[in-house]
Amino acid sequence: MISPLPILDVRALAKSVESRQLFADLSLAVAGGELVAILGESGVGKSTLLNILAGLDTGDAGEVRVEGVELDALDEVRRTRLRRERIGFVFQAFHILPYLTLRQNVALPLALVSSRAREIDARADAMLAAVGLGARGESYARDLSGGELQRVAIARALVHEPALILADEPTGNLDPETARGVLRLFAEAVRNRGAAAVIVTHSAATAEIADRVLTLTAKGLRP
Ligand SMILES: Nc1ncnc2c1ncn2[C@@H]1O[C@H](COP(=O)(O)OP(=O)(O)OP(=O)(O)O)[C@@H](O)[C@H]1O
Repeated sequence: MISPLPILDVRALAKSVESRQLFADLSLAVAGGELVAILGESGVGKSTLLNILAGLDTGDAGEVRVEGVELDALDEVRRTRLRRERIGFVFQAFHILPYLTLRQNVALPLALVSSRAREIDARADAMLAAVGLGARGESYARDLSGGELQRVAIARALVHEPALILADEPTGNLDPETARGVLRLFAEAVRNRGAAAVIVTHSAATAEIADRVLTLTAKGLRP
């Protein structure tokens, strides 16, 4: 089910870092029900692009709309709220908070908008189970491997059923079998719930489940 209105709409986006232009005039529309994989050489600007799509960084020109709302037109409070409620982000460096249990980490997006503790914990536990970490809710980040941390980050990014999923190499630390399980979760969110997803990846398995595969080069996004 692909809806006609894009959840993510990027127009004429430009970005330079330290006087090097990463991209200029980059456009991308991703509809609900669509999963887009972005490939590209190291250093080409994929993570920078994802950060701009999430409103964590800003472009030099152009606009990014999420569900019709232009990120640059929002003040920081509203942009943060939109990010928390409508976007699920899997960072390359996970950003699992060390002083919270894994359950509390996964529950965070829900806890920020609801006070129903029991319901929140149950959903966090279900999400941990979905990434194969159902028994680890009471553990802390220091007790986990890189691949396990990556799965906690994925659980946290999906728990609040975001409209837009942005993921930076979400299967980079996973064995092929675990990677397939994780990719199924992204695919389910997109196909069953109508979310839109942009996944930066080097993995052929991720590209295989994508509706579109685009490559970022200095000239922009190309099929
Ligand atoms: N805050 C910053 N200040 C200066 N340079 C930066 C900054 N952020 C990113 N860069 C540079 O911008 C370029 C793009 O970085 P980015 O992390 O977006 O690339 P990438 O395509 O995601 O790379 P990789 O596949 O290795 O993760 C790199 O050359 C990086 O060094």
